[in-house]
Amino acid sequence: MYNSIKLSENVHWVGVNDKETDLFESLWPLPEGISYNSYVINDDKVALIDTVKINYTDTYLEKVKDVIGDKKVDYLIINHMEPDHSGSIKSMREAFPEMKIVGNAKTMNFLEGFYGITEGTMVIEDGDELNLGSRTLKFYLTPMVHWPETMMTFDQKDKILFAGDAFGGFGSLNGYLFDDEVNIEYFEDEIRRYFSNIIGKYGPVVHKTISRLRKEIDQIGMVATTHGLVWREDPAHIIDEYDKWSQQQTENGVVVVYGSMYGNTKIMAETVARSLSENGIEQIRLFDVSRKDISYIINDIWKYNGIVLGSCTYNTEIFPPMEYLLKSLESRNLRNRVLGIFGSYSWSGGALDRLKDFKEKVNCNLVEPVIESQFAPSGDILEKCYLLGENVASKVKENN
Ligand SMILES: Cc1cc2nc3c(=O)[nH]c(=O)nc-3n(C[C@H](O)[C@H](O)[C@H](O)COP(=O)(O)O)c2cc1C
Repeated sequence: MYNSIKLSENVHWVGVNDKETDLFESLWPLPEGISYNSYVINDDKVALIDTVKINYTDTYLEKVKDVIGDKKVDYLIINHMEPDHSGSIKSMREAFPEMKIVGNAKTMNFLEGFYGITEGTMVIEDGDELNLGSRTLKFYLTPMVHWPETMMTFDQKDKILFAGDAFGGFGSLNGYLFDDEVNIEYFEDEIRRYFSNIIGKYGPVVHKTISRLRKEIDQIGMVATTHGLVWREDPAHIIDEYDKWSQQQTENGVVVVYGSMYGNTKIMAETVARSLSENGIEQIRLFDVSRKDISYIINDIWKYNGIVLGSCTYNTEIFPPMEYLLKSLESRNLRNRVLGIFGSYSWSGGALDRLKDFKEKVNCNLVEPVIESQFAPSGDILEKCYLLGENVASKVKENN
């Protein structure tokens, strides 16, 4: 007996929970695990939506069989080819040799490249439909949310949007599946951490896709993603949240991040943070860039409208962990933030130049003073740090 969960009379969740993988994409920590969601539509014809990571194929196949009994799978619909969802395709093909693998032209390229499969496929185009008996599925091609082949499948009978990675989040499913079974606030951070790190770079495409879905689909009754909760009580909530994040709409608050080896730059950052607090900022996040995983820093940067970055110089350049953060923010096209910067050095300098270069690459509003400290920060330098906190606070409060 394997626990599949019903979304409706004939639609079942047959996903799996992964509490073993430490780093998603070998990059992002998974302290709460992650789920790989797949769904079976058990109509006259049987359709699977996506599969699961290869490590879980056996459990997955048993779950599918448990739902469909002696029936065969007629269609495997591939919304996304990333291996955490496509990893079991080959095994499913072996178990159900007649099964048609359904995807768009780009999907087929990935299917051949990753798994050598070229036969038994069905290529669909944007807007195409597939009848399963009592229901018809409609396909929406959504390229670059967040891979070239990504698409979504809408069940027009039960009004379920199978959205691929869109609207997903980190965190495994601990007995619950639906948004109405949990306290959503608990999940928000892990969902935004997933969005900002995995999907955030493609924000404009996500926004365009959501606008299109809102225009073309009268009623989305449920959002069924490939990671995390299924949204049946309030599907609009996750769509609104994703839309907000995709446009980098933020709340009042400031994320202060410093890179420091011996504490001098840290004192500057703490002075800025104290000033922010004394000047009425209630949401302050202060991070040591060497010690806090970058995915959490990016998550908070996606939440708040202020950001202050300070770094020491290391071998004539900016401190390496800070460089990783700057590159990550540049590649996500960070914009619309109030920005403060400061650097420290002892002989050649280097950190502040890179922070100035960062300012040129992102569309943010630089707040004075820009501060550079040599050796240990003097009283004069710390006064400037306090002033920076004051000025950032007033701009942040102006913003919303
Ligand atoms: C390994 C190492 C390399 C450094 N490289 C440079 C450098 O190339 N140019 C420079 O001006 N200062 C350099 N510094 C000095 C630091 O940037 C400077 O002392 C800074 O104030 C240290 O800040 P912290 O106490 O926050 O770590 C280096 C320091 C260390 C320990």
